Amino acid sequence: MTTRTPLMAGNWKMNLDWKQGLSLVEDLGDALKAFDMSKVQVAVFPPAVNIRTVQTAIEANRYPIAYGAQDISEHVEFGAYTGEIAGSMLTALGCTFALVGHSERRQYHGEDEKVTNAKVKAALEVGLSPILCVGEPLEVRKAGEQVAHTLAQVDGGLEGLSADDVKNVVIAYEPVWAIGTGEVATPDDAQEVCAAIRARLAELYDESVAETVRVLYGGSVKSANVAELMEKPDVDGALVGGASLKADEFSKIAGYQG
Ligand SMILES: O=C[C@H](O)COP(=O)(O)O
Repeated sequence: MTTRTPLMAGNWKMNLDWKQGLSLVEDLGDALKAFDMSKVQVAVFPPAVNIRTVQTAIEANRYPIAYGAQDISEHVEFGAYTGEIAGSMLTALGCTFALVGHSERRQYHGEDEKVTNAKVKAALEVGLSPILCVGEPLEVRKAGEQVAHTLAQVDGGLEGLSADDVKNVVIAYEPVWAIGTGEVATPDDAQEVCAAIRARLAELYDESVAETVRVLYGGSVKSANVAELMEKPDVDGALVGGASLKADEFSKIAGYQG
């Protein structure tokens, strides 16, 4: 368990049209009423076209739910970048966060450290907290290289940032082999890499940065396994995919109190 405010983040990925998204956020807001939400931050990450609807529902009902985008353009200024969404468009919608470098972006869109670094900077420039996603594929895990692989992604994603900037970054450790597979990392696996990330932050910056930055675990998190993961000292929350699409299940994860 941690003294940092846990963050339970629900990444809807490319699921739910705006009407379905509206139902989910309303159901989630209602389900969260059963829990004490004063010690945890909950956030949802709808597809970009649903953000306005989610914003309206959250504001109208005063749900204790933050929200963000699943991606952000590396370009800060408006311009001829077809299909891109600028960070300032997201802050205009009340977003708090933007995911950066999710493994699905890395895999299907070829995002490398240069791109993730530019996106992290673009988010910070407009006051969004980037959630930098890192983690190893199965072959790297089998070779026992998960820490080195993940730290290289951390180094690349944070390159050129000041200590003050990094305090506004969240890092999500998501071993690729555990995403959407039902194969959750053991709490010790999660702790090993999350602790290594924190140690790297202390090396790159200082102890106060390392103690401030939240490090999440993601990969087949459910209400049945969140408690044992959250018991680990360097796990500050969860980035949840499939289980965030069910209000009842995600509310139990989000409302988890240790
Ligand atoms: O962004 C969330 C992660 O990719 C985890 O997805 P999952 O909970 O469906 O395994």
